[in-house]
Amino acid sequence: MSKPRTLYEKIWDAHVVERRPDGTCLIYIDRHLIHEVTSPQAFEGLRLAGRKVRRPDLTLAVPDHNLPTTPRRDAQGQRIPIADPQSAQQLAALERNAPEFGVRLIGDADLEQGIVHVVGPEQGFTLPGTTLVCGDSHTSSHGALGALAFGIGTSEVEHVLATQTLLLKQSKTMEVVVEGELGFGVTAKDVALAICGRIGTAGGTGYVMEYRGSVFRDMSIEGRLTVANMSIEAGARSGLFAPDDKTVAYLKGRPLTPKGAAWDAAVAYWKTLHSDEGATFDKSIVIDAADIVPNVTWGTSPEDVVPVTGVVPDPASFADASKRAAAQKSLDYMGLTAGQRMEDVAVEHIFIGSCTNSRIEDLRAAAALLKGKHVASGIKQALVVPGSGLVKQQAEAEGLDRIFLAAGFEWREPGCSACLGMNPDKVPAGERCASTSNRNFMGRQGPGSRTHLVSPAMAAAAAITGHLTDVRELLNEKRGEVVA
Ligand SMILES: CC(C)[C@H](C(=O)O)[C@@H](O)C(=O)O
Ligand code: SF4
Repeated sequence: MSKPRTLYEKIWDAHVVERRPDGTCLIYIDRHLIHEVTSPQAFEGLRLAGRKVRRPDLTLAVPDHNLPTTPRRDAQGQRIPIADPQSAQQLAALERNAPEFGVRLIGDADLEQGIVHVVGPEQGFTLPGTTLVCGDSHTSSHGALGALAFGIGTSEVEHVLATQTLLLKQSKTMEVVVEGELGFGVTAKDVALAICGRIGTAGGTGYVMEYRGSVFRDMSIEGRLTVANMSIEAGARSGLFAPDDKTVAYLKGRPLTPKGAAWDAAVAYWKTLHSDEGATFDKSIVIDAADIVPNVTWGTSPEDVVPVTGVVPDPASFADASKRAAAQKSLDYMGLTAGQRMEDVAVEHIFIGSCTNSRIEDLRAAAALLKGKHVASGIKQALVVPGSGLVKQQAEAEGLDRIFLAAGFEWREPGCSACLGMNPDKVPAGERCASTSNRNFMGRQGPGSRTHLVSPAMAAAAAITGHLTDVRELLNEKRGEVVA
């Protein structure tokens, strides 16, 4: 009998091209996603070296970060110019490089366009057991489908374009086990935030995580995408879910999945992709589902998590001196005081979107609360930005756009939007946003912006009340309305 292996070890072993004496391995890369921010220099490097893209058929280009989320074409179908010169340049570079190197480009006005991490799974480009890379830290998202997926830097993007391989050191393995059942009003995002809060942003450094236990088995693929997305916020290289029947059902019939006999063979292979009985992990984190509640962040790191029913922590309560200093700095930046109730924190902006939470289930969860309601008077801007044109189309077919618009939200074109200040969607300095994205760093949503990370339902709840709100109260009210 061969040694029991974890899922990570199985995928790793299947992709080793060469093992070097110092332990580094040359790894074959099955899939490469590229966007406009981290690819221009990589293509330029190829051009200067007179090299080609080795496997253009395994490479897919989609612009997402720099695009405005307002309409991109006028009534005549002409492009509406992008005001920011750098954004316009990066988009133009992608539009020039992709055809020149024979790479398929999903254009800025195509129905399939969206955030690269929403598009990959949706198109069936992301497949279980593959190695998938992108010049983007949230590439970990694709682990939801059982792909070993991670972000790479621009020089590595060039290396993968040229060779379809990467030199890597094997990571350590960590299992994150959540057993039990999630409570009323608790979502995948709350689980992801709970993990960040529990292990901290450095807790996963050097590890690839595997999400195990009943909560993750019961979780939808969309929920798994949210959790895998935030693996990187817990410091991990990547996060994996073993593919199961849900994964197969999710992928079946998608445009880029294998078809016919190749599909059957693929599914048979995917069934072998799980950690073996008796496989050991270098580290194990166990969380009881019953301990997870609707969460919010109070600070400027994704590990700064408290229950929405909690209070802003006192910096003095941190044992570590550097954490104490960081907490005080965060509170100053965030304009909060120790002991303040999170539910008393008023917000002026709501952002529902990003590769963490912009899929159809996310929009449904928010719309369910917003139906028949209106954003509070103190809300200056509320944005819903679907993760892709296909998500947008599906939402419109379900009438969700009308619910959002009637509630006072803006219904936008797909892209990264207010997740980060690389496009016109920004939160002004000193103003506060309840955001479904994954990073609350200083200046993340624009210089001086203040971000509170929440689930889509919690963002909707904050929109209705104008302050951070325990979504369970509104859900209970809704239950009452249904009964009455
Ligand atoms: C711009 C890009 C390189 C960056 C990343 O790597 O993640 C962005 O997507 C982010 O979320 O901060
Ligand atoms: S949505 Fe945000 S986190 Fe995701 S790729 Fe875009 S900028 Fe990065």
